[in-house]
Amino acid sequence: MKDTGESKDHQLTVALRIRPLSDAELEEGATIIAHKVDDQMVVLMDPMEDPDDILRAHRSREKTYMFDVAFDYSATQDEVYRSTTKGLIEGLISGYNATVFAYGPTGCGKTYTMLGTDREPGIYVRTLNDLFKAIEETSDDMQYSVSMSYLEIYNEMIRDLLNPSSGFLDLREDSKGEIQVAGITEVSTINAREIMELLMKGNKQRTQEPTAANQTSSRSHAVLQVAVRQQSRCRDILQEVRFARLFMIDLAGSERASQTQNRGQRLKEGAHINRSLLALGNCINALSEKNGNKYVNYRDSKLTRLLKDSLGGNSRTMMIAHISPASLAFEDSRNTLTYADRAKSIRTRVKRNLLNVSYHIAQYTSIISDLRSEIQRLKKKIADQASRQLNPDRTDIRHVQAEVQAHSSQQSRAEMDQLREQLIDAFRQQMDIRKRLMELDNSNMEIQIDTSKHLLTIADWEQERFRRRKKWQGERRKESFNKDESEKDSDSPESLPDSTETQEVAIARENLVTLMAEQKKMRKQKAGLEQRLAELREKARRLEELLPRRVSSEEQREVLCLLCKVHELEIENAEMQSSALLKDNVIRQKNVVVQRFEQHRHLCHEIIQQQRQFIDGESFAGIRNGTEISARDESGQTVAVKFSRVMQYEGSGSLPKITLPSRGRDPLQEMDSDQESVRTLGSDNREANSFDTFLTFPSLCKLNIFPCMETFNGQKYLEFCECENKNSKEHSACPGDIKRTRQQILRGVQNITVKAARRRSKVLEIDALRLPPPPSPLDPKKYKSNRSLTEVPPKGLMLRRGRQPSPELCHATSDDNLSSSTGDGPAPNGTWTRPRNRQAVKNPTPREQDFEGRRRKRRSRSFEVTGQAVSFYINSRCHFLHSALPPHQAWPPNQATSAPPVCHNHRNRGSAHPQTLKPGLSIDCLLSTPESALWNQ
Ligand SMILES: Nc1ncnc2c1ncn2[C@@H]1O[C@H](COP(=O)(O)OP(=O)(O)OP(=O)(O)O)[C@@H](O)[C@H]1O
Repeated sequence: MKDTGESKDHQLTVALRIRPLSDAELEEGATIIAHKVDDQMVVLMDPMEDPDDILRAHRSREKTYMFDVAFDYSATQDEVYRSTTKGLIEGLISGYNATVFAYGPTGCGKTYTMLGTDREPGIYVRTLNDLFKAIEETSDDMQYSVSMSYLEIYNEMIRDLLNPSSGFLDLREDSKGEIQVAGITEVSTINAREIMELLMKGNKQRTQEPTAANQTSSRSHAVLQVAVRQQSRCRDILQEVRFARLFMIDLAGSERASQTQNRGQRLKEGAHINRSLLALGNCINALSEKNGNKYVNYRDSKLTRLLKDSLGGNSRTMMIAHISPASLAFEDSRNTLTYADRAKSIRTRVKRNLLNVSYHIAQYTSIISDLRSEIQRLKKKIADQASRQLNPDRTDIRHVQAEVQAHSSQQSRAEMDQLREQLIDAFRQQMDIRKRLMELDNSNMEIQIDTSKHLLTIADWEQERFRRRKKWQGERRKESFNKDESEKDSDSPESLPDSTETQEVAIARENLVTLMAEQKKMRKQKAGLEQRLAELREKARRLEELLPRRVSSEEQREVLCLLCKVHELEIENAEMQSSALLKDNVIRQKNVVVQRFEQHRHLCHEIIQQQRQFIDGESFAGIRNGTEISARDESGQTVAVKFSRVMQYEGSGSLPKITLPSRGRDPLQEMDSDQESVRTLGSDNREANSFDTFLTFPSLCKLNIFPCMETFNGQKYLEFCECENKNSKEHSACPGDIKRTRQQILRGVQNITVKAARRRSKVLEIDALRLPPPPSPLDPKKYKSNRSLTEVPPKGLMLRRGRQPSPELCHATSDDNLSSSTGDGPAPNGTWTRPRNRQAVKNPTPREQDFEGRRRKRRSRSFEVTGQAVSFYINSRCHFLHSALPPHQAWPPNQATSAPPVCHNHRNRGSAHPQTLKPGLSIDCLLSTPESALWNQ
């Protein structure tokens, strides 16, 4: 359904009617001062004017006024009607709204003009008569429905004059923005006499009281509303529907309290009347402004709300101003003429109310059935005429019977049609409201999404501010810790970090306020629509109950069922659309969440990148990503530790957390579940002579060896120490204090050396008992039984750790022997030599001298510790140490202990021999501190 009416400007037409002098005025000796000069001009003379008074010669208040039409006492009701209202009827039928209102002081003839008397009916009746005549003339082609309502506005309350018992009614704005009176009685009749009777009856209900100015003064504004709806009888797929409203208003008298001598209730009425007329006057003033920009406040009174369209909207409007010719009413007449004159410049924009209705399937069925019955009727008529010609006597009776039958069926059908129309109308309105509700819901959801976006922006900002403040507080705390008391006192506290909101946050806050207001407004609208929907549902339900009782034929019943079915389907469709919209909105909301996560992910990525850059760059000289560490555990097993993590040193003495998750796993989790990462290749790869264990960082922690950072001469070093705290998580989280770490390192090294000495003593003891010949590498059995200390000892051997050391061992673990203990190791050929104790060996043999020389040489190039000590092979270029190094690339035990330290550079992963450690990256740089401390001891 769409509106196809074109709009054009229309100027408010103003007529002036001067009534005859009343008997009362004559009695009071009033003279006539208002004269009609011609059909448009009126002159109002100044009653105070005296031609002999020279002093007042130039102060005359006499004035002429021009109107569209002017009437005096001689004008008949018919003349007034023809010149003012008759022209509006044609427009009304074409679909233009129209308004006629009578304005003027009390007792000047407004009711006389509008309602008239039985003998001299006024505009109401004449208009309706002509309207019905026009309808009748075109009823062959057009189908009309006319409804009428009559109300009064008394003391700012609306009363139904056709049904006064219904109480006070409310004004409401419908979906098209038109003002409607909720619950008003609408009478559908096209009989002028009936209407006149109704009006007379209604007028008797109108509040009338005698005043000093008028014995039958109307104390209220009476509004007669006629709604005309028409459509072509020839039903088509596309149907043109015209509708128009005609308002005929008899206003209450504009009066001055002094003139009417009102008291009490009358005075109160007068105040209300004046209030609404004042509001009307204000609207007229605003609308008549030349630039037309002035705000028009229609909401000041019910009258102006009702006349909103008539004054400034879509209506052809006629104002009939009334004055008394009496000299006594000069002031009132002058005011009325001034208002009327001003109203002339009001322009309205009239628009034809046309609707193109495209029918849906249920209505097609109805059209077809109508056409079929029309064809049947015409066929029958032809057949009747033919038979009448053959048998004139009998046909007359049949003809009369048929006529009666046709008439009655036509009548019932018309009634049915009307009810059906009402039902369709109710359905259509319901759907309109549903759609609007859907739109409201959708807009509401959009507002919610926007609101959550703005809230997130604000929350981000709050978080950032909180973070900054925390950081600031931390720095302050650190500073105050470092400073002594005197400095503290002298220093003035630094100001808080800038917490001024960004423009984005300010905009977000502003937007939030707007969105809240919008939401509130929507809620209000929604409540109104829901109420209207409930009313319409009730109306439709009543019609649905009523219609089946009126239905006479099966065909009509079927059409009715189809109609209801179509409506149900339409509702289902609307619901589906609504749920689709809902889902759409949910997806949009989730998209916002995904975006947030995406942003978070990017942020994490950036942090990781920064940390990587920091580590790969100049952050510390010693250890880098992919560093390999070879160590022997307390059982004497050599372990190669590789760092697939990089630890960032922030200089605060605390070891940083490992932030880069490997293969999506949390580093701490990895620490816990590092059973996989600790692979003792000794058991799996014995054939390949590899007894090294490759450990990840967590595995190293499990061995109670922890990396600590230390700075010497501006260089950062990584140190490894044994830690008393066996909880690797705790250790990695807070080993911070450098001094403590350093002590731990020293203690760890002492332990290492002591344990190494013990172990060595044990081995020497065993060696002394049975000095086996050097095993041939070709003899695997012998070779296996003479493994170096780096090989995995049998389980039973591990138990020895708990034994008390032998006297020899005690001697071996004495401080004097600490240094020598670190020098012992297997010969390059993989065999273990007899222990060399500097004190015990007085005259070394050449072989022993050779061994001692090698031992010292080796000690200067590498660091080797048994037990829990660690031997490091570091290549700062290594990026990643694979935990499952192939056996042929693993360090053979003999090489690990005798050859210079090597590192597994993964750039050379394919090479058969590991790279020799470059001098600049020697292990000394990492262990120089504990080792030198050891040597100093
Ligand atoms: N043009 C006229 N010709 C003859 N009599 C008239 C004319 N105009 C008004 N009268 C008479 O004047 C009297 C007052 O008229 P009316 O009641 O119509 O005034 P009103 O403006 O409606 O007053 P109120 O505002 O108090 O209702 C009535 O008796 C009416 O018959």
